[in-house]
Amino acid sequence: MRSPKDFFAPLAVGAPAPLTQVPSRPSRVIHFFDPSNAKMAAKVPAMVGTVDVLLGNLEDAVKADKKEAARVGLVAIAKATDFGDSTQLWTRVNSLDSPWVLDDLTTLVSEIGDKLDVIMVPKVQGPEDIHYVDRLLAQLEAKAGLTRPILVHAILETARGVANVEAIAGASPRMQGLSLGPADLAADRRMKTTRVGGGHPGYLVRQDPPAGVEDAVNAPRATYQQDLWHYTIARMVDACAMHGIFAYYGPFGDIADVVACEDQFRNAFLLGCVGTWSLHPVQIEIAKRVFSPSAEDVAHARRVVEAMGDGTGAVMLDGKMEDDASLKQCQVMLELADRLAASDPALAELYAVQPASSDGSGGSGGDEGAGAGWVR
Ligand SMILES: CC(=O)SCCNC(=O)CCNC(=O)[C@H](O)C(C)(C)COP(=O)(O)OP(=O)(O)OC[C@H]1O[C@@H](n2cnc3c(N)ncnc32)[C@H](O)[C@@H]1OP(=O)(O)O
Ligand SMILES: CC(=O)C(=O)O
Ligand SMILES: [Mg+2]
Repeated sequence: MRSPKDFFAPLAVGAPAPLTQVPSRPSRVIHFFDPSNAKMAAKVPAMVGTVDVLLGNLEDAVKADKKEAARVGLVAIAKATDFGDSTQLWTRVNSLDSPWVLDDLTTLVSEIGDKLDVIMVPKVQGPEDIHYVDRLLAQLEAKAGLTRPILVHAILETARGVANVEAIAGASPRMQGLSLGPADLAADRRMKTTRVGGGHPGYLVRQDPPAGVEDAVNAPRATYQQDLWHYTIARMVDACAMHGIFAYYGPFGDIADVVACEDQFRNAFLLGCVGTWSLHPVQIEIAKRVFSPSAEDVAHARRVVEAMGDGTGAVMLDGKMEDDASLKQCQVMLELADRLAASDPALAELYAVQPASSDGSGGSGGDEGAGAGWVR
């Protein structure tokens, strides 16, 4: 067992010091691209500034005979692209038992480690997987002379990973967040679905039989589709909140069903996730919209804060009781709105917040904690 005192010491001589807090930069949408797909890769530079995260995917969905081309392609894109302040560069490396992951990590850290913000590790089973990556990254960072640690994001896509979710979330100060991996998780759990995320019409509850009707069991009754992912997302959100890291929905594979996609994303947002993945350009605006508080929610939260005065006691607003606890929820909403508005002028306008600095350049750039530099 590591002593808490050792937790924030570098794991290799010369490696950068671990962060004591995960940067809270906007990450509503993590947009996946395949760096071995020339047509897709060519679109990446123009997407800078339109998504919070561009993720060069090296794992599933990249053909086995394109794994090296994907790695080389990602290095080339990273070197040639200026990602600015509003878009991060992430990657998803191959799984830790694959023949590619060692070369993925050594190549990416040594070639583009200064540009990579987060490495997503798939199929994480327990804290031991994070410990392995943690030490290896420290060695590679030291060798590459990096001054800032690369963070780690784990995908929950095995039953064992879900069972160990709290230990994974707390395994290293490098841990940035967790995503749901519904496709592999469904297979590992032997769920009888064949989809990538989303609901299933067979997973439902049915209204009770009507009273006083002949053959009531077979009478027409409403059915309500249930959320297959509620349990896992809720566990993931609690584990992340407990360890000060961030939770994300993951992929929604039915690209054409933009309505159900939005519903699934919103469920995750309401439960505490900060973002999701987009697999196709059509999902980008959905994710950005859903994971940004609405103007109405922000306006309501401000009214509650104002009505609550010093923040204690109870008041009535629109027929509802508000107290210290509902105030805290409103503060969560407002902190998120401030943070997003600081790097998104359209949201700043929507929420009608003003930059605090006189030259109009205020805002934190999203990296220095909630609401820095902004006034309501
Ligand atoms: C379970 C998991 O692991 S999920 C994560 C792994 N999966 C992925 O990363 C999938 C990423 N996405 C994709 O591979 C593709 O979007 C697909 C296969 C789903 C659909 O691709 P297509 O059939 O080409 O979609 P479509 O024809 O609608 O594309 C429209 C345009 O958007 C482009 N495009 C599609 N997806 C992307 C993307 N992720 N990023 C950038 N551009 C894209 C296409 O190149 C096409 O460009 P064009 O208009 O110049 O021809
Ligand atoms: C996200 C992912 O990798 C999965 O659903 O399997
Ligand atoms: Mg997977």
